[in-house]
Amino acid sequence: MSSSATSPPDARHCAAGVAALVCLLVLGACLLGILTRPIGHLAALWPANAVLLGALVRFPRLARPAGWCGALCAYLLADLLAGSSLQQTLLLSAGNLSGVIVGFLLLRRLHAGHRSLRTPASVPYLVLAIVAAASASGCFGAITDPLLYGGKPMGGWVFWFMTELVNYMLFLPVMLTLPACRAVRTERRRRPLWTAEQARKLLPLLGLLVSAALCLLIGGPGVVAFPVPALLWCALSYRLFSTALLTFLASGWVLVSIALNGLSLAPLDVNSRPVLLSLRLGVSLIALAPLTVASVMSARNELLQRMRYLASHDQLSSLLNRWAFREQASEQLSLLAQQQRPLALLMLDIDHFKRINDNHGHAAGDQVLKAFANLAGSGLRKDELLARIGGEEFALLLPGCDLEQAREIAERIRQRFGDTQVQLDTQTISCTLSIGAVVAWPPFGDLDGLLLAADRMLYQAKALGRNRCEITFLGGASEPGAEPPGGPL
Ligand SMILES: Nc1nc2c(ncn2[C@@H]2O[C@H](COP(=O)(O)OP(=O)(O)OP(=O)(O)O)[C@@H](O)[C@H]2O)c(=O)[nH]1
Repeated sequence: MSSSATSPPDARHCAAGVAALVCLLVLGACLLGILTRPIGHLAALWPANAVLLGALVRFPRLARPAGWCGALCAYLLADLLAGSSLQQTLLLSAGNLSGVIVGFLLLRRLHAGHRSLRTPASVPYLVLAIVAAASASGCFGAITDPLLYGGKPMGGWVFWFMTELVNYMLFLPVMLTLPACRAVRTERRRRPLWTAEQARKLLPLLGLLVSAALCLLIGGPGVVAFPVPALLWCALSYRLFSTALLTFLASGWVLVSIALNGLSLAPLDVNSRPVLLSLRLGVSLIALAPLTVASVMSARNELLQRMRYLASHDQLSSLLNRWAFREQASEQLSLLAQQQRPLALLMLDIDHFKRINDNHGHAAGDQVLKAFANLAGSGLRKDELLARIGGEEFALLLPGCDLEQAREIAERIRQRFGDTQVQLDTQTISCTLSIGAVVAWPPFGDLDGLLLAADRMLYQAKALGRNRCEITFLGGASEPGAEPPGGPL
């Protein structure tokens, strides 16, 4: 056999890993379904198909032949373990897989935004894919029901279709909105300590628990809609995945409670198949309301975030713009004044920038601006603010920085920029930088006063020949060992 005909050992291990992972996932979901007390001949909840479909769509690396084989093995094993005959096992497994295949082929064609339910049109697309997947399983139900249980083809189709529809609608949104591991880790690091805001965020969840209590207390057919207001509140308050999960938990709880007679739905007879199917369908269709709201909220929040970024950042350098710098610097000023800490404000201006534009073209000038932004922005602390506040003029706010530190930082930036060769199309160029800086201790006065003082120092640096740094000191209380307020240092 030629070497190209054999898979490398790593690829074989990887395929075996994928098969084992999918097999375990589907087997676990099948066993869970089998545990939800069979009603008639099918379980109250059958998560396996939706979990498999969600996993294959959400993690496309699982959707390879090894993954599909793993899934098939799991279906066969689960049915055999549940005591089904070989004929039953083969038919049920084919019915399960057919829906997953159809759903996968359709969902894979959707735009990633629709697929992860982050656009207003996501839910209708999802419903169409689910209807198609459930219809495919229904076709197997039309064959299986008469063969195995003596039913009619139409009855089999309806039962399988409805059951699959409900299961996909409940489980699939959770799988499709599952956050990536990296996002979860980042969130965990950023999470602040317990705050009043976080306590307020628990209110929609509390509302959901109250609605569950009302379901138990009041009962009757209306219970299927009791959790809806609280779920809509969750959709307006929480992230998409949290809403999908809570919707799934609330709807799943109602369905399982109905199946186990834990919720009184009198005068409805929940042992009647049509009533049960209608209830299941009702619960899952109602679940679409919070999902739709959550999808729209997710699209809206993403748009707001993008607009906020565009409104506060300079497009060329990706640094803060003048407006955002003023806002954030003013906040920093108040904070530093409370903490009685100093600050340094630097105005940085590229020398003879007009000449760069004139000699090398506007695009070359843009390259120089970007190179400067990268250089000055690298290694900034979280509370330090760098902004492009004019054509070739930048501002840098350094909280907690005294005179010596400010001088050292300014000199370092000036020298590093002077040493930088900016790569243009056919040549490299170098430029110099002038810096005017002010170091201040509280009370600072307003930001404009500081900007004016730094601007004066910049003007002085330009007047004294450019490529230099001029610093002054401002402030009420004097810094230990610092020069008195006033002129340039
Ligand atoms: N390439 C480019 N040029 C810009 C941009 N914004 C402003 N400019 C140019 O920057 C130049 C600034 O020139 P001046 O204010 O005369 O300053 P200068 O030539 O650096 O002279 P000194 O500051 O006195 O050293 C002008 O020619 C503007 O057209 C930009 O986004 N890209």
